[in-house]
Amino acid sequence: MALLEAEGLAKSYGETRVFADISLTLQAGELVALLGESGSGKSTLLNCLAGLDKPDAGRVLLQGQDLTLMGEAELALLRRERLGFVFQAFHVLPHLSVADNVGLPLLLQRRPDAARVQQMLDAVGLGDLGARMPRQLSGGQLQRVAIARALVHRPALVLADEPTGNLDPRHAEQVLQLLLAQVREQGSACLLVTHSERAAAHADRCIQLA
Ligand SMILES: Nc1ncnc2c1ncn2[C@@H]1O[C@H](COP(=O)(O)OP(=O)(O)OP(=O)(O)O)[C@@H](O)[C@H]1O
Repeated sequence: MALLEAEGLAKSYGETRVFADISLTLQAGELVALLGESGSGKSTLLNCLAGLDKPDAGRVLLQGQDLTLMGEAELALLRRERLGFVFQAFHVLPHLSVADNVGLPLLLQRRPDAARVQQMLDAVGLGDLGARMPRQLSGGQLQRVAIARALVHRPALVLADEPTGNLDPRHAEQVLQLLLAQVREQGSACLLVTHSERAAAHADRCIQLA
């Protein structure tokens, strides 16, 4: 069984069609790059795959379960346990420390794990900054907080919207290696939206959204 299987996805906003008849499959252990011009619908597709947005047609199977048939409560639980999402705008919570932001997915599952949080902070090069508040971080550091948070609970599926967009080459490489390690070692799958050829070169495959 594929880890993620999307079939015949279509989405419009009013009269404007964003995409129609999109199908894609991600196998466990795979990192796939999603490419496409600005406005081609990459973020919209990610939101549909995450169950954050409902497609107008088609279905999304995560480990065999159809997200498009689920109610909000069921979707929230599924996202909490099996999904890691790196948003373009980070969505780091301003009133929580860096470490508490990273640990949030574990806390929501009632399995807090300070050692795992520290391991993720170290992995993204923020090992000494756990006690800081988000406003005391740079944009690139915030992006790495978002990445650590998306991976801390070892999700089956990682959806990452331009996760290296604000990073210098060294930190971009660090983040890509982290995503690859997650995917390879834990048998998860990652769909990575990127404009960077460098990032796409790390992927097993590329999908182009026309
Ligand atoms: N809530 C919305 N209401 C109306 N139109 C929307 C909405 N969200 C997105 N769109 C439109 O859908 C299209 C696809 O947007 P989307 O954000 O998915 O593109 P993208 O490929 O991720 O772009 P970028 O690379 O710039 O982030 C755009 O034309 C956008 O204006």
